[in-house]
Amino acid sequence: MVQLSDDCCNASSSLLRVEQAREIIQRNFSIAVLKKTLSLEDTENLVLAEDIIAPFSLPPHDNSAVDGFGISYADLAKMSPPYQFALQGTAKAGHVFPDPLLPFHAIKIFTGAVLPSNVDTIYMLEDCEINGDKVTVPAGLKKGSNTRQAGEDITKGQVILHQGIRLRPSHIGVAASLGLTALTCYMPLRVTIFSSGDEITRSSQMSYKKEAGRIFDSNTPMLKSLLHRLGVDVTDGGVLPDHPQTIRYKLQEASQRADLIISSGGVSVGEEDHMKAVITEIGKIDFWRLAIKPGKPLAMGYIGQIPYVGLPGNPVASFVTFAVIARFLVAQLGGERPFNLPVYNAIADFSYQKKIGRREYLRITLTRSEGILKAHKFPREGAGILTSLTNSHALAELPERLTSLSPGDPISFIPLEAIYG
Ligand SMILES: Nc1nc2c(c(=O)[nH]1)N[C@H]1C(S)=C(S)[C@@H](COP(=O)(O)OP(=O)(O)OC[C@H]3O[C@@H](n4cnc5c(N)ncnc54)[C@H](O)[C@@H]3O)O[C@H]1N2
Ligand code: MOO
Repeated sequence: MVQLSDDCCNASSSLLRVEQAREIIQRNFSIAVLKKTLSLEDTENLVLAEDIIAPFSLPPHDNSAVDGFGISYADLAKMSPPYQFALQGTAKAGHVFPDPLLPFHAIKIFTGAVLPSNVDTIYMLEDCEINGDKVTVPAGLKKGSNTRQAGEDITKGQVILHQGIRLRPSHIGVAASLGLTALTCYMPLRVTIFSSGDEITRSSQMSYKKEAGRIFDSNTPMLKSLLHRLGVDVTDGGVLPDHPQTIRYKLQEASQRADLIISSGGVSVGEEDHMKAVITEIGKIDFWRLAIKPGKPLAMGYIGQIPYVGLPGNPVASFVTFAVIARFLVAQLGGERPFNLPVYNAIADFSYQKKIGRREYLRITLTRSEGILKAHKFPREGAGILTSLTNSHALAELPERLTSLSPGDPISFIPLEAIYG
């Protein structure tokens, strides 16, 4: 078992910066899933477990980019307008034209057809004039126009898909273009997710009148959905009650079939919490205080030998700590690397004051006017205001050193769609 934090990270007075937290994760956790070779069509959204080296170049031959007429550019220099050529034949895609181009001849050619030998320039069909068995081409094209060169996309021997990427439609297209029908991928990470707290219910019959103080569980359905989108094999562990024996039993049971256990709630006052006592008994738990808002408290540890992360209970804090920290752990365990969330820039249209030393994630919408992308802040910042996410496009990332923001200041943001994977 590894050391998850050093004294500095555990010290109650110091806050752990996002980069430090990610570094600890990268240092301490390694790939927890097996590899499997799967049919290409079954690999979408899985993480590639091998480098793919191009077995040949693409395109494999010089070919035409348009429907038109192919000529030898050298012939033009020996002619004067009108540039009229005798037609020699037709080169079709999927068939190799058998003969070399004759001097002062043109070959009718279709998009994708291999260039017959001596053909180096193609004129688009609609720019040419056809008279019986002759074709007149316009002046003004450069040598090589409308052709595609062998190897201009992929070079034989090149690493074309890298181990650790999550396979997107374009990657599957590239693999197919190289004739690959199977890829070796990491099997989906198995994650069991729990909510915790006596106020949390799943009961469809719950009535706010009769059961004052109770609320419906929003964290587990939301986190399950986030994990699904990342190709994770998620098991819903339900709600952990305030009952040590039940918590122990449920966590130990989950550790038999999961590669990672996530819970939400009960991390801010860990010292008096049942979770802390139980996990200390059956594994290890560290309480981190992150230098972010929302989402300061976070627990990291192991249940037996299985990695565990405890997210804060407030739904937006849960979402943000998932996006900026737990997402990195999921990537690390699932073999996805290097992993980074994309960060873009916009111009703030609002004022904001913040404390130095904490990175803040504000929920923003984005509009574009006169080519400028503007960020508008959701009016309320509370970590329990889940509709701040449904009404936003992105999380603005305000750096630790910033103390105030004015309209017109540059601002960085992570699109929610990128977090959704
Ligand atoms: N004395 C202190 N109190 C709090 C601190 C602190 O440092 N000292 N930190 C605050 C911050 S910041 C956060 S975030 C929360 C995190 O608390 P916990 O992780 O212990 O979460 P809970 O207390 O269990 O719940 C907080 C809040 O979220 C609601 N919740 C919890 N689980 C769910 C769920 N599955 N679905 C919907 N809502 C959920 C819960 O009802 C509470 O309202 O602590 C602050 N307090
Ligand atoms: O993690 Mo708490 O705000 O930061 O709700």
